[in-house]
This record gives sequence, structure tokens and C-alpha cells, in this order.
Amino acid sequence: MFDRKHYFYADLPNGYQITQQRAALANNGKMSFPVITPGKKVYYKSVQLLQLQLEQDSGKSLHDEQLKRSLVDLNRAGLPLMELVFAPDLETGEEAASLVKELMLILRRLQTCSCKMEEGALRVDANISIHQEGDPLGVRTEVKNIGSVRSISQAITYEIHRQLDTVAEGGAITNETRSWDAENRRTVAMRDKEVLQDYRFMPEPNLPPLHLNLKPGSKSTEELVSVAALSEEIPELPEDTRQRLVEQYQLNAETAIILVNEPILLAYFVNITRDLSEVPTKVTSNFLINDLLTYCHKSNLNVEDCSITANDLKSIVKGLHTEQINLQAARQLIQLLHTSPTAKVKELIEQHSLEQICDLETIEAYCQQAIVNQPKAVQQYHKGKAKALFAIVGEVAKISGQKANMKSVVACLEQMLNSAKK
Ligand SMILES: Nc1ncnc2c1ncn2[C@@H]1O[C@H](COP(=O)(O)OP(=O)(O)OP(=O)(O)O)[C@@H](O)[C@H]1O
Repeated sequence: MFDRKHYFYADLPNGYQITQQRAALANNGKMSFPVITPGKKVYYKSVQLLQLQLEQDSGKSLHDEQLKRSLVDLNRAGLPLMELVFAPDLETGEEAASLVKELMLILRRLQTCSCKMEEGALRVDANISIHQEGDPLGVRTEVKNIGSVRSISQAITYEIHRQLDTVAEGGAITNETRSWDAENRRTVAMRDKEVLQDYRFMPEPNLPPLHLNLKPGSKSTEELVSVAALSEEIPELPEDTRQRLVEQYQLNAETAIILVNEPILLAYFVNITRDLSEVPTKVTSNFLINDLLTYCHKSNLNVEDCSITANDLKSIVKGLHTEQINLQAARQLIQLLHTSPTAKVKELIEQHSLEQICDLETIEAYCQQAIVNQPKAVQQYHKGKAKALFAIVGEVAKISGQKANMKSVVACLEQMLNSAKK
């Protein structure tokens, strides 16, 4: 059912907002999602979804401190929006950011939201409180104006520490709304929330109640929307994809999480593994994640903005599998293809002589040279320090211009060094 919530503010031209106060669209849901913290093991967290309601968006107020004036952008005022209210089940900023990431993946799959936080298509308000273990929850503050997923985690982490410091200094937390200042990485007080507002709620006379049919197997009619019929239209959701990737392609959980987080990478993976069935799936996923994704991150690039085609990637993976090229050459190809998008992989390999050297005689000559150049490492190796081999392998890589086949080099060096020992 829909209700009117009345309040007076410049961003609300009607003087009221249509929302759902008495009977929201859904209650008591649950969401489970992976939490990824750099340097830590991935774990799954569960959060209760208290309520999902439909309401009208307001306009956007812009306060210009320097000119001492306020502007209001009414373009989005009155548009429908979906609000999700979660229970206070999360413990860190990373957990909150991971929850929002999962929500974004789901909403994008459903094609109900672009989820572009920078455009305000998805907005997050974070409620934060601290308490001693076993005690009830403390007084909460609400942080608004969070403009990116990274800011969610930063704002919450900041606010947790601010509250801890305040209490440690003998102060008290006030129930207030604060704003995230991304530039200075801190939250600043906006207004207090101590006074309960009377919104003069009333049933919305222009919108009749929405009737849902919850019976399994039911069909939608003009008067009744069938939840079962709607759920049949739901595409595969991110968690199901992760499980499918693990089962169908024998990938590990971390790899599946990364692929699902980057839909374009997942599309490449499916495309390449389908067309190159002879290549182990791990070769493809390793290349896409360790090389392509890493290159994009380093170049501050979204994977979808990297102008390398699926066919080019396929050629590189094939080259890696057949040992025509090695990993260094594959990395160089990514860079070359990105900077000259019309070039072809085959031509680039020729032009830049990226072909891997597998000829055994040449490799033997390189290894002999490397043994001469690295007497210290050879000595250590003979004394039983197996790791010293890396230095000699590195020398071969240098001599060969990173082109020697490393598998053959290691085998050749081991044979040479071990027979010299005897
Ligand atoms: N003590 C607490 N500590 C941390 N979070 C809390 C605490 N109490 C409630 N919350 C969380 O605060 C949120 C309350 O959101 P809700 O939209 O219902 O209220 P509100 O913030 O008063 O509304 P509005 O955003 O319209 O001002 C919920 O996500 C809830 O889990």
C-alpha cells in the first residue's frame, strides 16, 4: 500500500512524498554475499533485509558555500525509487561495501538500475554505532553523501574510529546526520535527529493497493501480480553463477568471485573456453585475471574501456597454450593491442619478434652463458640452496630478451648443474 509522507523542503515540490509506511512491497528478506578484503581470506556474510519499499525520489539540493546560495535540481523529483533497509548486522566498512557490490551485481543482472553511484542512480546512507560486546546497540549516526563503493568502506571506517575516540575522551555520541567529505576523508555533522518529526502520514488516495499472488505456480492477471510468475523471469543471479563456475569449469571460489565482479571478463572467459576447449580453463582465467585485469588496474582503466577484442584475447590464450608465446610476450601484446587497437595479434608477434624460443640448442647455449655469468648462484645451488636457481633462470630470461621457454630453461639448467655436480 502507498502512503503520503508530508514535510516541507525545497527539494519536494508537492509538499509530500509517496512512500510505503503501512505495508511495504516486501519484508524479512536475507542476502548472503562474499566479503573481499585485500590480503585477507574471502568469507561469506549474511544480512537481514528488513524492508524493501517503493517511494518517490525528491529533488537534489546543492549548497554553494562560497556564494552562500542553494540551488535545487528537480529533474529526479517524483521519479520512483526502491529503498532497501538492512538490519544492523554488519561489522566493518568492508562488509558494507561488499553488500552494496553484491546488490549492484544483482540489480544490473535484473536490469532495474545502472547502479552508477556517481550519477546518483544508486545511493547509500550508512548507519553506524559502537557498543561493547554483549551490550545493546549504541546511539547511531547516519552518514549521507557517499559517492562510491570505496567511499562506503572509508566513511564507515572513519566513523567507527571517530565514535571510538569520542567515547574514549569521555564524550557521548549524538543521534545525528553526518555528511561524507570525500576530499578530506572525514564525516562532518549536518543536522541532529533528536526531535521526532510528525510526517502526518495518510493513505495515498491516487494509488490503489498493489495485490500480490503468492501461490506457487500462479499466473499474473490484471488485478493480481503473481510472485511465482515474476520469479520465473529472474535471470541467473551472481551467487548461482559463482557456484556454476566452480562446478562447470573447476575454478576456485576466489577466481569465480573476481569473474562475476567483472561481467565483461566473465563474458570473455565463457567465450574463450567455449571456442578453445583444448585449453585448460585455468590458463584462460589466470590470463584474464592476472594479466588483463592487472594491466587495466595499473592503467586506471575499466576492462570494458580497454580496446582489446575477444578474438584478440583468444589468439593470445591460444598462443600461450601452444607455447608459441610466453607470459611476458602475452603481457606485451595486451599493451600493444590497447595502444594500437587495429593491429592483429599475429602481425604484432612478427613485428616485435615475440615468438617464444623453444629450440633446445639455443636454450642450451643461453643456459651455458647464464652459468658463466652467475658463478655465485651456481656455487650456492651446488651447496644445496635450490632457490639459487631462480637467479640463473632470471639471467637466461635477460640474455634471451624474455623470450626463452622457461619450462625448457629450468629443465636444461637442472640437468646441466646436476651433471656438473656429479
Ligand atoms: N543502533 C544502531 N546502530 C546502527 N545501525 C542502526 C541502529 N539502529 C538502526 N540502525 C539501522 O539504521 C537504519 C534505519 O533506517 P530507516 O530508513 O529505517 O530509518 P531512518 O534512518 O530514521 O530514516 P531516514 O533515512 O528516512 O531518516 C537501518 O538500516 C537499521 O538497520
